[in-house]
Amino acid sequence: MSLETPFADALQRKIDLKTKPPGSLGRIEALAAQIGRVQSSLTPRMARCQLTIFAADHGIAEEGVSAFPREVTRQMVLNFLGGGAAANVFARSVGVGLQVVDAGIAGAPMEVEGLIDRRVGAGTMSFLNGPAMSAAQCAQALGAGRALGAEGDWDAVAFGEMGIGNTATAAALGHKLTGAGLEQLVGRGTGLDDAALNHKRAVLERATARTGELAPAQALAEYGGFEIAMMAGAMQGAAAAGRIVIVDGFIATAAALAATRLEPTCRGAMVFAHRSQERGHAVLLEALKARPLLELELRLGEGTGALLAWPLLKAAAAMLNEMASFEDAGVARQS
Ligand SMILES: O=C(O)c1ccc[n+]([C@@H]2O[C@H](COP(=O)([O-])O)[C@@H](O)[C@H]2O)c1
Ligand SMILES: Cc1cc2nc[nH]c2cc1C
Repeated sequence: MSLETPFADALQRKIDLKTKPPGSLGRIEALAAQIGRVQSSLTPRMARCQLTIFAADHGIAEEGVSAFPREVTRQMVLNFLGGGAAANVFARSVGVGLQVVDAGIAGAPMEVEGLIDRRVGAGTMSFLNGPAMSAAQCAQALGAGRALGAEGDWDAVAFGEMGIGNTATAAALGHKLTGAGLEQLVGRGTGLDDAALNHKRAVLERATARTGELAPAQALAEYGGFEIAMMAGAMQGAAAAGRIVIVDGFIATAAALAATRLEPTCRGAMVFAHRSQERGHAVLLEALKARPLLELELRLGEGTGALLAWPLLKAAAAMLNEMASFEDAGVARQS
């Protein structure tokens, strides 16, 4: 007897009746089944996708944990708005729209056309000696994200981020959420050398030692970032609205983990686009029992990996919708 629900069974039957040896489209078959389940449809639509990039700054960046200066967050936001970043180029090449959200960039509000203002503050506090944000700020970021995630009429939404220092944040958050050791989670981010990597690890050892075990919402407030919390909320909002959520790299996966720990049902909508080169991504993926689709040695963020996975989602839905069955095509089945 099948342990699947009747609907999941019907989806699987439809996939198995296509003109191919059963299982021969490998993970594209599982992807098609997931898309069908998320949309509760045997003929799901996978035509419209939008990327949202959440940008914010991190107090912990003051501790010398990134290879780049903090101003780069703001400068890259201007680059996104000007259309010149990798995310813009990939988005155009795969037919995906892109929007940029200020979740909490350091300094004064940017007041540039096209930037969506959901600022929770001018960057988080350093979490070395105290919490990154208050519980109220964390709830504000999650709530703003949930609303953004539920907007529009998308079949899938991709989420990316920009925030100098946020690999340190994601590592600390991942450590508190999974209990995995920092040595497995701390990586080179934008390109730290060995000495700087050791310093980053030492900073994070000190920062994470000041608290014990934390509930997910506490961990997010103590060690999170505004873009990470907002992205977690957006993942929850999009999942609740029946959309596929395409998760990008290390930082986006930390947000997905926080979202899932806070609201386990959102896990079913998530597609993990790629395994980043950042040390620690594999650990977070494992904690989510997630197998990413691609392995391209990316470590950029911005949603670049999520964009590259979008054509695979379209192909999976097209397989379900357009491929002939054995009966349609008059092809003999397995003897
Ligand atoms: O997505 C990833 O896996 C990823 C891995 C390493 C770095 N990044 C990007 O680089 C920035 C964070 O790096 P860092 O060294 O400043 O912590 C941030 O803007 C991320 O988008 C992103
Ligand atoms: C130039 C640059 C671009 C980025 N995009 C995402 N993170 C980034 C970090 C840097 C440093």
